[in-house]
Amino acid sequence: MNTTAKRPGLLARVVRRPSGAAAIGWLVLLTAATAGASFTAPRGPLDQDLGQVLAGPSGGHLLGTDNLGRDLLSRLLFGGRSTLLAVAEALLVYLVIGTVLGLASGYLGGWVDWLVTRTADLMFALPGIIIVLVVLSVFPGNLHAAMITFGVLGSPGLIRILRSQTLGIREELYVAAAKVAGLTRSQILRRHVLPRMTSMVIVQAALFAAIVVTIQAGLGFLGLGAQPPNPSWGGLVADASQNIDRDPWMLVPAGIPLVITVIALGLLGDAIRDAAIEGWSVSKMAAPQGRTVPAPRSAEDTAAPVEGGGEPDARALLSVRNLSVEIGGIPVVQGVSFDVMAGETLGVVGESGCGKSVTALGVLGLVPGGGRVAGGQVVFDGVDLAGSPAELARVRGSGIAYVSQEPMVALDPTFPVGRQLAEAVRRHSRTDRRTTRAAAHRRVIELLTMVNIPDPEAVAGRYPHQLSGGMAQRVAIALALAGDPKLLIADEPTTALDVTVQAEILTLLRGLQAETGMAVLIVTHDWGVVADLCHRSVVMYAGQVVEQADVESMFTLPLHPYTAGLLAANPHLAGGGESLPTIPGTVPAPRDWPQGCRFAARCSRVTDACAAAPVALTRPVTDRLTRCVHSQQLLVEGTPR
Ligand SMILES: Nc1ncnc2c1ncn2[C@@H]1O[C@H](COP(=O)(O)OP(=O)(O)OP(=O)(O)O)[C@@H](O)[C@H]1O
Repeated sequence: MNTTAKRPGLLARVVRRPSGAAAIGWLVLLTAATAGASFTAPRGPLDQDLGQVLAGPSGGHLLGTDNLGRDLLSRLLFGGRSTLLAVAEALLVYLVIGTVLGLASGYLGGWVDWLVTRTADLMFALPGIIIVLVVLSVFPGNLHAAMITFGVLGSPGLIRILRSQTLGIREELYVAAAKVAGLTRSQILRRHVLPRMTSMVIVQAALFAAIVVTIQAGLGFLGLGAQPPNPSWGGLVADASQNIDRDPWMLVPAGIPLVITVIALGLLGDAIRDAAIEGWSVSKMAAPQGRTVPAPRSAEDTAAPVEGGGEPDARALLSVRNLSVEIGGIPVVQGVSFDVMAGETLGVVGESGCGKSVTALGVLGLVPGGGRVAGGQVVFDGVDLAGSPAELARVRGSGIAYVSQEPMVALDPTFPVGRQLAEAVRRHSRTDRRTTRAAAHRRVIELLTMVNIPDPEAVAGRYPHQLSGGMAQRVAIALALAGDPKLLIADEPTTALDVTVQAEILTLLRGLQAETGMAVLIVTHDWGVVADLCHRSVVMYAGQVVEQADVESMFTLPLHPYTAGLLAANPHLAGGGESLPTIPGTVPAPRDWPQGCRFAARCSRVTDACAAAPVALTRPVTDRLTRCVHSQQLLVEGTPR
């Protein structure tokens, strides 16, 4: 279901809460009154009215006077200036250090993370107030130095929070999508990571400001802040405490604004947190899944790779050779080789956990779970991308684009989709680097029209959560097309969609391929998708390629028992009334891979030879590869499925 209602902004949601409105009201009033004290204060802060010493509130002195007959309201307003300045200085330092180091530590990881977290841990161990007092003894009366020091000492709290948030956000698919779209690290951090944390940063800033107000007042109370006779809130409290026997009232104007300000900052933090939670809770995910029943189509004959690598095929658009990927030091994909020709669609098939997605992401150098490409070549358009961050950055988005199975999480929830598309358009605009806003918008509408979005103008203004699953996937595809890629990698692009939408998306992909001539590498566990879209297919099992052939041959005569088992278990191809056969057992986890054939434990043809040693890929017939010791027998038997 689409919702067109506009989500109110964070400020509107905060102000809607009584506590938020009251806190903001007080803080705005206080800031305006103290910043403009020269106009708002009835008298000068040092003006004495010796006839009105320690007087209570009156028409002449709304909040009374102190022991020298000075107007308390005026001293309060002028004294508030130093409090405001102190909060601003400490906050600025706190925010700059906390945000930059928190983001860098979480996003970059490695030695940067190590260094930042160790330094933050060390700073946490330092007694902050003692350090501030030491600074004040070195720079007597210099409140600026004290507040900057306090900002530095407070920043590890923010660093830790932002680091842990960034660690989570960097694994989000929309961040991977932004990388694929070719955005640089700083662009991703600025546009996709930081906005997600804005509310959290504001909450922390409000709470830190409350602490700064009390610390600054404490310093003033001790006579370490503004030098008498200049007013400060802490100084006013000190004066009041000295005269408490003679005029207890003085404590009220001296202390109450301080208390209200600290409470207001706390309430503001709470209101922002609640408003942010409310904002996030309106997003929803895509609809449930289903299947489509397409008809098989003929396959195109293309060159096949060879076991162990061999030379990449010069005619191929993408030549993957001997690709190995490790996650947490454990190999999850081993020795994978295949080619994708220009304009061709290659399907990568297999059960869950066989390494299809990791292979696809490995091509883009985006291995999940902190893993890495441990070996092999990924030659795209004649250039080896493996191990070359610069080349990967160059081709992502404009050479190779990526569409994931969860369109909703591939799109940044904090921006309207049109803005995300425009950003990608501007990023990839080759002819005119300074693509104007209007030109980018025209291209956005063109892209949305290409993916058959009705009313593209309206859709461009919507947030991802306002789109249905199918619409969001179309937008994700439009985003991928923004850079005119030569190869589109689509990882289960229809899995999260319902059955009619799946068919629409498949039709769209086929149409776009015919229109643009791009090659497609599609990851799927659905033979229907393979039959409907693909020219050739690679079957993966337990991190290896076990069979590779053109789709028609594979459907007619699978040359690996795993392929045969998968095809037999395919609900689309089963005869009516037959019970669907299943493959017994499950895919072994990477750490449990046996030394011999990895499918042996589930295979009906297993013999001693299967478990004896690793099984190599062989080519029993031209342009077909299989990793089975019984492949010749399967061929001779020639029993079509
Ligand atoms: N983020 C991760 N952290 C740790 N291990 C992972 C991670 N992602 C994948 N793996 C492991 O890598 C192996 C291959 O996973 P992959 O997601 O590529 O399988 P798949 O065939 O694409 O399955 P699916 O269809 O479920 O996505 C699996 O053993 C999986 O446990």
